[in-house]
Amino acid sequence: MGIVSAGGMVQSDIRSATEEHIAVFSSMEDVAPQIEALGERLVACIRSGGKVLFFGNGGSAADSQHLAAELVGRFVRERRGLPAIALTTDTSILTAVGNDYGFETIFARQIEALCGPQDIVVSISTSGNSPNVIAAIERAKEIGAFTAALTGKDGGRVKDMVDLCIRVPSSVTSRIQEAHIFIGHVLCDWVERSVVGDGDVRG
Ligand SMILES: O=C(CO)[C@@H](O)[C@H](O)[C@H](O)[C@H](O)COP(=O)(O)O
Ligand SMILES: [Zn+2]
Repeated sequence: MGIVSAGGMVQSDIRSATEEHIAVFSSMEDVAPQIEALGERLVACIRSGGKVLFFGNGGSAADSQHLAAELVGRFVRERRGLPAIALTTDTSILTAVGNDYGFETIFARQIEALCGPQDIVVSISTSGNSPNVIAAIERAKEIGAFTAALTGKDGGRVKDMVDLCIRVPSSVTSRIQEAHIFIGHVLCDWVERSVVGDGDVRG
């Protein structure tokens, strides 16, 4: 029996969470071709004047904001700001659109307003089944934007909707999210490296 912490978790629980995490990360090479494909797409999009739109719910909303900030601000290299936006941050838009048209529309409406055919949308959903995420992908497809998804579990409905799906091979939401932010960081590194090369690393 391990030491009981304030939250009631025992050391064996921490060990099994760690083992789960390592197992997921050990299988990450299986999705390397898709990560590479999305990296190349993002670079081509930004080079040709497009932008990246991220969205998702809960932890994936946090990931969206985190990744947009890496591109607009800095990942590790000094360079110009890169065009990215998270559709999860403007509480006036989220509450007005959610209140007036329904929660399912909170991302789709912003896609309609902000996304063009030259852009890439990156949807983040562990289940791949969140209705507001699905509605936004549908809208982005109508507009003609390139659609990508970070998912987990069985990939959900979004798996067969998007142009490029990166499915983390786990059924545990938290483990999937840990892999999503890792993939996001790899992509930011990829894009930044392509924009400025290897020099002038600050972070
Ligand atoms: O972070 C977590 C759980 O780790 C939660 O906030 C989680 O993101 C929320 O339950 C989301 O609504 C789940 O949505 P999705 O990943 O299935 O699209
Ligand atoms: Zn979480």
